[in-house]
Amino acid sequence: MATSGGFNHRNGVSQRSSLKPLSSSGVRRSSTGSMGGSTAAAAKDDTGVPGRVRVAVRLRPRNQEELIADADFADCVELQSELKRLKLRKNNWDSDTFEFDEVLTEFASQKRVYEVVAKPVVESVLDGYNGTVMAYGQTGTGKTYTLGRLGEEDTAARGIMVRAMEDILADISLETDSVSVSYLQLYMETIQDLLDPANDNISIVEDPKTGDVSLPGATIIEIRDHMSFMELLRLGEAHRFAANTKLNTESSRSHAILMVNVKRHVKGRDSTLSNENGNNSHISKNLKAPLVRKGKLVVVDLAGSERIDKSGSEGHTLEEAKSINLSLSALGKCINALAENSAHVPVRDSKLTRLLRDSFGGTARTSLIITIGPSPRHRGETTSTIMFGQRAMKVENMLKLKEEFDYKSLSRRLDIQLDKLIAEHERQQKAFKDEIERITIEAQNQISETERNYADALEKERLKYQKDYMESIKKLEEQLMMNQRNYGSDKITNGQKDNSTDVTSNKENLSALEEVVELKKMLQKETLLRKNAEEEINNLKNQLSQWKRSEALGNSEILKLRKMLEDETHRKEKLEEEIAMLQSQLMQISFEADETRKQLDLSEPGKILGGLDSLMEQVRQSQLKESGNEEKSSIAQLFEQ
Ligand SMILES: Nc1ncnc2c1ncn2[C@@H]1O[C@H](COP(=O)(O)OP(=O)(O)OP(=O)(O)O)[C@@H](O)[C@H]1O
Repeated sequence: MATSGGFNHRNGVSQRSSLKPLSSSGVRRSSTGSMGGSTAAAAKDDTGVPGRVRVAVRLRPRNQEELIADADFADCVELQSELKRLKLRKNNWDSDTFEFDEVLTEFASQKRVYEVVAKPVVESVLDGYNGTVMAYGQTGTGKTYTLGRLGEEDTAARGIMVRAMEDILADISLETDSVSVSYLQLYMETIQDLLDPANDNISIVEDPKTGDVSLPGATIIEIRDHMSFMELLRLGEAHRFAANTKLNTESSRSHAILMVNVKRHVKGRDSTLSNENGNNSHISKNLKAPLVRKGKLVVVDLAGSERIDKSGSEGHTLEEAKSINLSLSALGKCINALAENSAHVPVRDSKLTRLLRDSFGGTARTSLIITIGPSPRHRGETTSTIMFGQRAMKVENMLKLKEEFDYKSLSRRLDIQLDKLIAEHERQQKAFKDEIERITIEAQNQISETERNYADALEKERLKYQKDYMESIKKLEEQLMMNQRNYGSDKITNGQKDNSTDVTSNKENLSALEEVVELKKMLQKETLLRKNAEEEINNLKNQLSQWKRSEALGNSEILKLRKMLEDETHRKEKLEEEIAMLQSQLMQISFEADETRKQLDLSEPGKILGGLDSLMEQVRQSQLKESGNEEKSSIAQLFEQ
């Protein structure tokens, strides 16, 4: 229900919309047989579209008890469904006639009831509007039957809740959209979580500017398939409190409220800013927030609307009945005030009216189904139900598209991109360091291997020449000794021997001389070999110094690369600072956008959205240009290295 501020648009005559189709998937499905309302399409302008509360009446067939007890009496109502009229019999010859948006006889199937009462609302929710489907009527007239039947044994018996979720799940894309559900009951002015009964004091939070009502304390379950939704409904039903009354042993004494939030991503409405290289992983890829539509479907199964005296309530049940009556009469008062365009709508009189503030006189598309029984014994309740429905038909809502930029998701996306970039940068940095280390180790290994080889070869050569030299010296010494010995003995025996022995001696001397010559030759050869070895050593020395030079060169190269790496790290830090600044600016703009939107919500919203968009765009463009160029050149340089 709208506060006085919310009434400004209500007075306009309900009109068929000249509205554009809003479904992201194209033109909205037709809603054949719907209760005469415009299809879910609505104008994008922020003032909203008039949308009167649609009211259908459904007659329950006679039950066993009525078949017997009322056997001799005619039904208290007569339905003319083609004319959408209901005749309420005053007596045998007189009746009052009422018109409704839809008149559903006792033979109307659950499918038809869903299609005319709820389907248009569900379609609006899928298009980004709030929607309400509510059942009002005396206990036992079929409210829960209409809304909450699970139809497990007979699918034709499925109620509005099950069918609505089937349509929602069939229409959304699980990749981009989401559906979440809360299930609550309002019992004696206390809101209890039907998905977590221990949570039984949930408070209502109202946004005074937008009129949005939320229950932050309630359990919210994300729905991804129909089975999980059925589980959830079963669980909720099991927890729903039911107290017996004299009228009906299975009477629901609480109001059950199912809230379905549908968040849809609007395709093609978030432009991307790619850099010139078309590098998709780049930070500047997506700086425009995605556009989302957030429709909320509220299905309300009210407690029975019978009078206290008739329900025969006593003690605690009397208190309970009073409390139910309080919320229902508060609802009735609000609807009266809205129907009469009253300046004051007593929304705050009960929790029920606070919860339904957006459904009557607010921004939601609302469909009310009033359920009645045929028995003439309950004519009073049936009359008051019909009057409630008639007044509700006069309530005019102003449907508003719940469309907004999803700055949270933009921020999440930027965070992910930033994380990816940082990880990529770190990976590259590590690969670079590893490569430098590998080259350094390889060079060091080569140097030490060459040094080892050189030292081995040197040692081998040294040992070989030392050995050869020692052997040659030894030979020479032996030869010299032998010669000296021969020469001495020659001198001693010289006098004793005759001239003939002189010849022999001369011969021996000759061979000794030859040997000396031979030895000299050997010495020369050895000297030559030694010279060669020294040359070899010199060669190896040269090679070693060359290796050392190239090692020094390599080291200076590594130093240069390290310096460049440091520069890159420095640039990366600068970039991260800029991105953080960019994010904070975005958040600031988001905040200001929200503020501005809220402040100017009722004035010139079309202009504001455009203004905000272009402001965002300017800030992004200028930020991106600077950071994008610098970043690109640094990344390119990094890849080059
Ligand atoms: N259209 C219908 N066709 C056949 N049976 C129906 C129909 N509507 C209601 N019933 C039956 O009437 C009984 C009462 O219905 P239901 O519990 O839905 O009433 P209710 O209005 O929700 O009552 P309460 O206010 O106590 O919750 C149930 O047994 C249900 O199966």
